[in-house]
Amino acid sequence: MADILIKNAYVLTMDPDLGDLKNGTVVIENGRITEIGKETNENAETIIDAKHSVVMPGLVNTHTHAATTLFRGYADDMQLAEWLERCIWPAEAKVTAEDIYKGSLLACLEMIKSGTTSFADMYFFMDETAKAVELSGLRASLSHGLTELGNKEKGDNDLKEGRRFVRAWQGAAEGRIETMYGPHAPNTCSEEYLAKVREEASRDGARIHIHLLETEAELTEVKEKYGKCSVRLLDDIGFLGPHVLAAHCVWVSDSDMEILRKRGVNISHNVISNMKLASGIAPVHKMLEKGINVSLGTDGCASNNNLDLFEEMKTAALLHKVNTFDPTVLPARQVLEMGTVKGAKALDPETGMLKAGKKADLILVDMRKPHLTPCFDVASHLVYSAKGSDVRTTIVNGKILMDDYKVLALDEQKVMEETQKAVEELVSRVNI
Ligand SMILES: CSC[C@H]1O[C@@H](n2cnc3c(O)ncnc32)[C@H](O)[C@@H]1O
Ligand SMILES: [Zn+2]
Repeated sequence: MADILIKNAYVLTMDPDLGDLKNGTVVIENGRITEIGKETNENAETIIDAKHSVVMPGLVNTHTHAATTLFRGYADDMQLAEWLERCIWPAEAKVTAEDIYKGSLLACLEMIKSGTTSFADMYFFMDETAKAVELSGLRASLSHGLTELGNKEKGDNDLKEGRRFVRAWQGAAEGRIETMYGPHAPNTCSEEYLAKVREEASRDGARIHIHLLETEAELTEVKEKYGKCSVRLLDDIGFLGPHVLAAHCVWVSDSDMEILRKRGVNISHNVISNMKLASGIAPVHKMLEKGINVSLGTDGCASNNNLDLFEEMKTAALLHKVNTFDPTVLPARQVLEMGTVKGAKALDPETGMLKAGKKADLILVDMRKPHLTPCFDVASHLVYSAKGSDVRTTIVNGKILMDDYKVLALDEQKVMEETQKAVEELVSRVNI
């Protein structure tokens, strides 16, 4: 007998061969999708009647700093450098491992509730984030952030911790955790340091998560220091490849895009964070046209201020239209691909699509809502009208994490209360 049978659903498979299925069924066994189609004779331990719901692949958040839920709304309306140096970094210096656990758990709760089934994270005290991921049931690609900032000792210590973390957690939580190396950015890590990270990562068979050309300031600083921009710098040291996940890429030139395409680098577009910090507008439509894999990320709650990928999809679709004066740019289906299949290509290609054999990471979106009525086109609704709060059921690795709006793995009230308490204590230490 199968574990889960979902029936009577509108199934948005994101599989180009299968397309959408009206009145479709999805069968799940041992963490994988075993059958998908119109009808099935299968019986199952759990049967979900998905009438009035859309079943789709879970959303993939390819760049965040989960524990920064602690700083949601703490420092708004500032430039990136000032925001980091005056507010975020001093506050982060006072944060404890326990705070990170609570902040990460809150992030996991928020993601489960808004339909995100996997995410890529870069932060510190990452054992705590890994423990939160393990408990919550989500899937994640985690990295300890590595920052040198002209301090060799700090760089070496960070790398040592990054290496320990990569080796300690790779494949943990029934294979739901992947570990990565996380050099912060080309303007906070030196060329030699980045080369060392590249070497360590390939030795461990680990992938790399990095911020890249988020601001014009990075472009200028790196050009002044090395006589070339960040992308060329990374390429010259053999850093780039399909194992690299680069967040932002706002200030990339045409020739940078050519390098990123040639090397098969995965890009995470963080449209709301880029808008909020006024970093600029990434040339997403050009990257997509070139065939570069561009997915979506929220960045941390300190610069977003939430983890709702439905908001991210809508904002991306709208911003690139007005920026190009072309309403045909980034249509709904393409944006859904960025939020699912393309994100999965960056983190785990065995997810992101509803197809027999894929890992069972999927969500049910409740379409019985005033703002989703009437429904001419499901894809349009998911991008332009739906919200994270319309997600009623979230399944990861074949396990139900939220069942009809009820989160099973976590005690919602307790997670919120404990984070609130931790932040109140943190405030008294930092003088926020
Ligand atoms: C070394 S851990 C990650 C580090 O990055 C900071 N951070 C959060 N958001 C951004 C962003 O948009 N650009 C650059 N750095 C960012 C985070 O607070 C940690 O200090
Ligand atoms: Zn970031």
